[in-house]
Amino acid sequence: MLYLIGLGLSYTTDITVRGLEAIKKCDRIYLEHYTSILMAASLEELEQFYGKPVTLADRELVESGCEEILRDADKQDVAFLVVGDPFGATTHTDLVLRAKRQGLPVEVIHNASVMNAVGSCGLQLYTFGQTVSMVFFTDSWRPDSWYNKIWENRKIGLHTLVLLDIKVKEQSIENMARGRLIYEPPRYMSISQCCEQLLEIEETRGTKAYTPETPVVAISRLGSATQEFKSGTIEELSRYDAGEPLHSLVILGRQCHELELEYLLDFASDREAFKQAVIKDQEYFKPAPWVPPAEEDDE
Ligand SMILES: C[S@@+](CC[C@H](N)C(=O)[O-])C[C@H]1O[C@@H](n2cnc3c(N)ncnc32)[C@H](O)[C@@H]1O
Repeated sequence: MLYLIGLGLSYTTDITVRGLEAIKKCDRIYLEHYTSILMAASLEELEQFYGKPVTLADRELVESGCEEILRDADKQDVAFLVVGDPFGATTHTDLVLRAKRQGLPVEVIHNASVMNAVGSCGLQLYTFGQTVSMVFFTDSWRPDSWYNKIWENRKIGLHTLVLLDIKVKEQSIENMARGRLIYEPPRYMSISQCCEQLLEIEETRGTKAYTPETPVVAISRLGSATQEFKSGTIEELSRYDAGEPLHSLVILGRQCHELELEYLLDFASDREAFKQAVIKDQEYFKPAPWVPPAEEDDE
């Protein structure tokens, strides 16, 4: 059996009882190690908690070498551990499809994900639109396909969850060119960098999917002991130091209910200024008021 097991957001003990029971009977255990990190636990602590060795699975192993993960999963039990929920990242459906095509039995054991725990910032999960990913810009690569998705969400009043890039086990261009297996230290995008990239692309596009005054909420280390929220405008949060990773950002949509606003005000440095920014932003993309059709004149 191939088990895909969600580890939850932060602690070793965030795993579900069913997930832990499955791990206990597994012959091999892999920990997916490139889409997220378990903030409050090291690999050694996990191994100690499970009483079993755990192999770190980087992108290369999961995407190109997944046959190793799937090996003998018809005769043995193999666990593939994912921080958050196994389907909280787009990548793991591929592993399940491959296993199914090979006739291997698969069981998924879910857990909390950033995709639902984000609700603890006070915004209703029901009024979120498409989630987008913000990648690190380089001198020659500044992808902005997320911009249209934010625009689409905001046009119909929905909030946008922005997930921020993580670079683990990346090679520099020089080391790659020289075939040297030397890896750069891990990098995690910060709230301020994400806001700077948002502002840069809005300035280039100029089509006002959002503005520097658009209200946003920074979400840091969700589910950990140091979890933090900060509400402000994009411009303000481009100067905000959110501390240790992991970070995510929510861009507000027009459909911000008064209870949502009340919750967010507690996270603002200047409550009144944030309230005014939300009120002003609600005018963006506001549909024209409904006008009743003119009555037909029977005579
Ligand atoms: C590709 S997603 C993987 C999501 C994970 N599988 C899950 O279900 O939660 C990784 C990104 O989600 C966001 N993220 C994940 N966990 C987070 C947390 N605890 N606090 C804030 N952001 C988080 C960060 O932006 C991170 O770079």
